[in-house]
Amino acid sequence: MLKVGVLGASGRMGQAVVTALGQSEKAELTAAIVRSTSSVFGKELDNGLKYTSLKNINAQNIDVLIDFSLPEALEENLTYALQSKLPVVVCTTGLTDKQQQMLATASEQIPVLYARNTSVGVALLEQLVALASAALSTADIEIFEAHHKHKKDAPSGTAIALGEAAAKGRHQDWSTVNTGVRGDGVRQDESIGFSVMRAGDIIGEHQVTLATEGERIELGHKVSNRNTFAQGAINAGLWLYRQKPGNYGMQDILELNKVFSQLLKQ
Ligand SMILES: NC(=O)C1=CN([C@@H]2O[C@H](COP(=O)(O)OP(=O)(O)OC[C@H]3O[C@@H](n4cnc5c(N)ncnc54)[C@H](OP(=O)(O)O)[C@@H]3O)[C@@H](O)[C@H]2O)C=CC1
Ligand SMILES: O=C(O)C1=N[C@H](C(=O)O)C[C@H](O)C1
Repeated sequence: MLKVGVLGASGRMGQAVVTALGQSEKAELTAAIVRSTSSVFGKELDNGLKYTSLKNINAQNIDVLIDFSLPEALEENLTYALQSKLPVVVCTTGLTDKQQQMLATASEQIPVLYARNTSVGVALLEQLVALASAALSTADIEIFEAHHKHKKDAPSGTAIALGEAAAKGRHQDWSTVNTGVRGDGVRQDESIGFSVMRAGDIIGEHQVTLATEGERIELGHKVSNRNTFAQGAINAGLWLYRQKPGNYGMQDILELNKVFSQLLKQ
C-alpha cells in the first residue's frame, strides 16, 4: 500500500482525497495535514488518524505527498518535501510564476508532478485543443470556465493550461497571446481571452471555442464529482512514487503525447 500524506486535508478537495483513499486498495492515508490554526487541527478522522500539521508528522510514514492546499502554503509544503526527500503531487492552482519556478527547482532533487487538473478528460482535452488550434490556424480562440462560488483564483488553472495548449499548437508564445479575462475593446487577432462564471456548487466546467466566419468548434469538459480529481491525484501519486527526480505532468502518466504522435504518423 502506498502511504499518502494529504496537504490541505480539511478542504473540499482534501476531503475528497481522504474519502477516496479510505476506499482504495492501492493507497492509504497516513497523514492528514492542515495548518496548526485550522479548525480541525487535532480532531480525529474515521480511520483513527488525527489532523496534524507539517511540524508534527513523521516522514517515515509517508511515501508521497498530495497537495490540495492553497498557493500561500506552497513554499512551506515544498520545503518539507525537499527536506524529507518525498515525491509531491501539486494540485494547487493560482501559483505565481515564482512559485512555478520553485517547483521546477525542487524537481531537480525530488519527483514533482504539477497538475492544475487531475482528471483524465482534461489531459486529453489539452491534446485535442493543441491539435485543433494547429489545424484551424486562423480561428479565434476563446476559453470559458465555470466554478463554484468559493473559488479564489480566476481564470482557473485548467483554463490557463488549455490556453497554453492552444498557443503551443500554433507555436505561439503564451505570454504574448494571453489576454486574460475579456473586457471592453475590439478583439485583437491571435489574442486568447477568458470568460469566467462563479456560481453555486459548480465543480468545474471548461469550454474552448475555435471560431471562424460561419462556423465554430467547441471542445469542452465537465466534472460532476470531486472524486474524479481525487482518483486522478491518487493515480498520479502511485505513478510518481516510482519515478526519478524530475518535473512531470498528467500527460506523462497517461502517455498521451505518445498516443497522439503515433496517431498523427498514420
Ligand atoms: N488539480 C486539480 O484537479 C484541482 C485543483 N484544485 C485546486 O486545489 C486547491 C484547493 O481547492 P479546494 O479544496 O476547493 O479549497 P479549500 O478552500 O476547500 O481548501 C483549502 C485547504 O488549504 C488549507 N489552507 C488554506 N490556507 C492555508 C495556508 N495559508 N497554509 C496551509 N494550508 C492552508 C485549508 O485548511 P484550513 O483552512 O483548515 O487550515 C484547506 O485544507 C485550489 O487551489 C483549487 O484550485 C481544486 C480542484 C481540482
Ligand atoms: O478550485 C476548483 O474547484 C478547481 N480548480 C482547478 C482549476 O483551477 O482549474 C480544477 C478544477 O476545475 C476545480
